[in-house]
Amino acid sequence: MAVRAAVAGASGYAGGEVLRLLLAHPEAEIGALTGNSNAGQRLGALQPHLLPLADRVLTETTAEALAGHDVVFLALPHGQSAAVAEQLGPDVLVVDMGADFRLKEPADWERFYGSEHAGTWPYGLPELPGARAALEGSKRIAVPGCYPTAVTLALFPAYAAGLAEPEAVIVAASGTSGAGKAPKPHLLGSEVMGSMSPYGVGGGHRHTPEMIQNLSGVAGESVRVSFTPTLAPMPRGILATCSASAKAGVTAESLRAAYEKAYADEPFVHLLPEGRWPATASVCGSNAVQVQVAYDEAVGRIIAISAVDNLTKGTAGGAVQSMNLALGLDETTGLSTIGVAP
Ligand SMILES: NC(=O)C1=CN([C@@H]2O[C@H](COP(=O)(O)OP(=O)(O)OC[C@H]3O[C@@H](n4cnc5c(N)ncnc54)[C@H](OP(=O)(O)O)[C@@H]3O)[C@@H](O)[C@H]2O)C=CC1
Ligand SMILES: CC(=O)N[C@@H](CCC(=O)OP(=O)(O)O)C(=O)O
Repeated sequence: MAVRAAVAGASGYAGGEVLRLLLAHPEAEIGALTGNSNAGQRLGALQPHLLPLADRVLTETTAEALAGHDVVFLALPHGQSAAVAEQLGPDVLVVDMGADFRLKEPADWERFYGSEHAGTWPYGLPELPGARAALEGSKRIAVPGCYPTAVTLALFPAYAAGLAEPEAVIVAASGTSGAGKAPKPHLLGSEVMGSMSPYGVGGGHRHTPEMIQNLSGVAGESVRVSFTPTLAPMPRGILATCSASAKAGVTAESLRAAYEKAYADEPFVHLLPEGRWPATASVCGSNAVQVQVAYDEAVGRIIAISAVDNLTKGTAGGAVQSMNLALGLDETTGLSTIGVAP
């Protein structure tokens, strides 16, 4: 089965990562590659690590350029996907790596993104209860944000098992590629190297409603989320440290059992052996997620930690995993759980 795939936003980080994964995917054939300010450039000048595609030239992102493919990946800035997607036919699989179709509540979208809500598509986090059924055969997929991927996988087993009180406190560190390739002063090497800094503090980060949506969906009650992202001096990776008060009667054993049950059959989520802790280097370049959980008895809190590569499982790997499900392929096709370390 040859799957002809186009990538819009091929000059960016997310577009580059999905191309890296598609090059290793046995069923994928790479079709149109489009950009915006870089249209007309050779991919080799923009993504030199993608050697087999070095001589391909980016075209403008138009419906004509993206026509005639089985799958179109949209790796565009927020708010740009909807206009492109509506010009693509109902039979083409559209995988949006931006935020446009992730949220269910229009009011959440308007508050955090400041424009009109475009709609809601099946959510590309297969591990979330009920998600696989919605993805199978779907022609539209909304790939989660990178922080919501890490946080949801760290915490949802505790909420699904009814073990956590509905208020989660999260501090997550991200590598700088999470901010995209467009130049920004706070991403200058001299600002980032040798330093860590918080941003979006006090409930302002746009991933907060996505985390609330995911955790409330499995908890069966409204979960409040306090989320503080931090920028870490590394190109890739997210380490999410999440905590919530434990409900009465929770023990270290019942907590561990809930996570073992949630992840027993998951091909990409690795619940680490007790006493070992997630590290971003272990999942670099891989679609694997490391998770660990502990019960801090002194304060009655659940501490759940996850590590993902923001560009792989956090974006492009999650996109390919969801594409596989939508097309009826084995979910793991073309995706590696082998990291690059040190
Ligand atoms: N980086 C990450 O870790 C993650 C990113 N994402 C999402 O993926 C999407 C892309 O992010 P990322 O790759 O990091 O960003 P980049 O800034 O690295 O890339 C953006 C891409 O979009 C193109 N582009 C810019 N403006 C327009 C426009 N007006 N119309 C069409 N194309 C445009 C750019 O083309 P050109 O270079 O030619 O101007 C480039 O190819 C975003 O929605 C982001 O939220 C999701 C999860 C994680
Ligand atoms: C380090 C950094 O800046 N990270 C980005 C998250 C990028 C991402 O995954 O999310 P979207 O797909 O929603 O853009 C941020 O905090 O805005």
